[in-house]
Amino acid sequence: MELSIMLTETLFFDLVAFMNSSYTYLCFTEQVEIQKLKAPGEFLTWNDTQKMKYTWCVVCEVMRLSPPAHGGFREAIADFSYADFTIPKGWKVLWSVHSTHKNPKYFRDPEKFDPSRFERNGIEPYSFVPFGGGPRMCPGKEYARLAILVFMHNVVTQFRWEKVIQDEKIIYMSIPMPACGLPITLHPHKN
Ligand code: HEM
Repeated sequence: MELSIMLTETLFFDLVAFMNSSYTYLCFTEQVEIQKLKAPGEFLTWNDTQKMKYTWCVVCEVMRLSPPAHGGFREAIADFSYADFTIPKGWKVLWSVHSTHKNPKYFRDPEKFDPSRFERNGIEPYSFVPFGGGPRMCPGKEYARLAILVFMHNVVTQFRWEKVIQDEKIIYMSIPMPACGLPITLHPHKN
């Protein structure tokens, strides 16, 4: 459970680190429309999170470029061939999220941060796998989605932020983390 919380936290960090002012603005306008329909202090509902379509595209693009989990191991249950290699039954195989997400066959111009690629319905099955795939896919996916969208709603509707260290490095402590803990300055929006 601790690892799953760390994965979700690392995504919070990455979102704040990746988003520039234009993506933040588009998320802000989407979230403000949702907020306008709520009474002051009223909690978000499941239906509200379903309306956060652009914000979810931004989250997906962050997870594509900086997947919180790197992949995992599988055991081959039968001999198979892949890219001219023969993998015998019983071998342990590591599947990698990074190499799948950066494959230009599935994501044109893969290094470019472009949330709009998730607005189209062209994402091939098993090419976007931050939560894995198949029968062992992450069971916390929907919970993580909810936590991230609620976080995004509250942050973007209340604050604008600036990174204190502009070119802070991302280090890998098995999961990606900002090297200095991502210090930011928060500026509350003026109403
Ligand atoms: C952004 C947050 C998260 C990411 C990116 C993530 C990613 C992953 C990935 C890649 C796997 C391996 C899937 C596979 O092998 O096909 C996994 C498994 C798992 N995750 Fe998550 N996860 C996240 C949050 C959570 C949360 C919040 C929970 C629990 C509340 C959770 C619980 C689990 C469990 C129990 C497994 C093992 C499933 C199995 O082996 O059958 N995860 N997760």
